[in-house]
Amino acid sequence: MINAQPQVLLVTFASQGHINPSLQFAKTLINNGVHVTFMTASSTMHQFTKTSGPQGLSYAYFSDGNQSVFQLTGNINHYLSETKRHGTQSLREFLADQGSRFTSIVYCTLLPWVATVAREFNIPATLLWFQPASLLNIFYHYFKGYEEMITKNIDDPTFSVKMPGLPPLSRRDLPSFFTPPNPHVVPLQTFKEHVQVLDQQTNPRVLVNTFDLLEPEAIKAAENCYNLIGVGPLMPSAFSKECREMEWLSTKPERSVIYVSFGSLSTLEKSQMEEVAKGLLEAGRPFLWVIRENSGEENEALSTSQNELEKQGMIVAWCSQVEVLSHPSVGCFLTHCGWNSTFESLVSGVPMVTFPQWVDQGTNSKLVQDVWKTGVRLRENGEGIVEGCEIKRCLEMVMGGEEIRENAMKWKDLAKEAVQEGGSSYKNIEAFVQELTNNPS
Ligand SMILES: O=c1ccn([C@@H]2O[C@H](COP(=O)(O)OP(=O)(O)O[C@H]3O[C@H](CO)[C@@H](O)[C@H](O)[C@H]3O)[C@@H](O)[C@H]2O)c(=O)[nH]1
Repeated sequence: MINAQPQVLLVTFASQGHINPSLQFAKTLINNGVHVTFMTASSTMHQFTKTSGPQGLSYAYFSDGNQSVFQLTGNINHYLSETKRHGTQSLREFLADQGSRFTSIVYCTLLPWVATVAREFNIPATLLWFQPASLLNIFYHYFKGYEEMITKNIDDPTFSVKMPGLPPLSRRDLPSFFTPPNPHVVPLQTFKEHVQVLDQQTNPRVLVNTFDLLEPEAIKAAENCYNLIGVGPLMPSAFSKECREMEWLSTKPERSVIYVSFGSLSTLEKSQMEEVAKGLLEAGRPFLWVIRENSGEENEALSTSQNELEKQGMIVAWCSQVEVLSHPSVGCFLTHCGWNSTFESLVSGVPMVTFPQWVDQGTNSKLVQDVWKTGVRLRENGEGIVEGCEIKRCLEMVMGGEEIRENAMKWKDLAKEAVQEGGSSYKNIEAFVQELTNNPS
């Protein structure tokens, strides 16, 4: 008997750090014979419909009330609640019309309400989690007993908490919303809802952008509550494209360049930008620095050192990061430690200097420095600024660190193995698809 082709609705949050890995996951499902309908917020969706996707992929959108996450002026709380309000309504309408064809819904981080709507239509829903497995453990334990203890002790500078499957975590290693006042407060409520929605499932299964050997303790420790399935690394393979920065990188010696980027959302204060510039100039090495053109403030911050910076390095508004990281001239990544950037760096074997800003980035930094040992974390001064001399110190430590480099190469090889035929993530995805094929709607 020939089974009908499984149809998956993949619903993702409309930011770069979520769209990239979910498109990659879509590609993997399609390669396994699944048809994927890729759904994200209407304000972003027009960027996809201009080009036709590969066979097996179609697009849909939910309304986010015409806001754009890329033009946020700080109030992400409002963005998330409006997205939930409009999105719930428009997903209901979409499923009332087309829901019967879907075997399964895969919904991503920050969209727990999708699972609630899926339940109304009796469609099985699986979470695809875009932060390390460790973070899901932290949120689980926070909402299941640790909240009071953490809140009570968080202001004690010597405070550290030990949760199952995780190294001891100090204040700065915990998710940023546990440590108010933090200027970047994504509602903790959204993560609470994730845990609540998973509570409604028996033996909930979560697909995670990690791989088994990268976080064995965290995956094992979650066994009592969640079945965490490593399906990563989910990232585009480097593609060949002639562009200015790649040509520039090719003129530099092997492992000589510092790559600097703070992801697709966060921006640094003017004074902090100046310190980064100072640190790079003092380090005296070539650098490629991504400064997004979304506020104009950044350029102003750099105007005094612009000429000097351009003599030593290159500043771009955006680049193909995966391709840059796999270039042999790149020796180190000064990163905000968003999970995609962290994972892309690990997969490329590039050591890191970490400069976490919000959400999961402090914990990711902790894992990079103390568990995977592929980088060092910058320290702030008493006023919360990371000074140029600290940046220089850490860059030198990482650029010259033999042990860090060896560790980075080890993780690069293990990540490659995970997605190759027979590797852990390869097999986990195959098993997931097999289940869809056996249970078509
Ligand atoms: O010039 C650039 C800069 C970035 N990127 C890509 O943009 C993505 C950025 O993602 P990430 O590193 O995860 O950072 P954010 O955009 O800040 O991601 C948000 O979402 C992540 C996943 O949930 C969280 O881990 C982060 O903390 C959160 O800020 C990566 O794939 C990069 O390769 C480029 O392609 N070119």
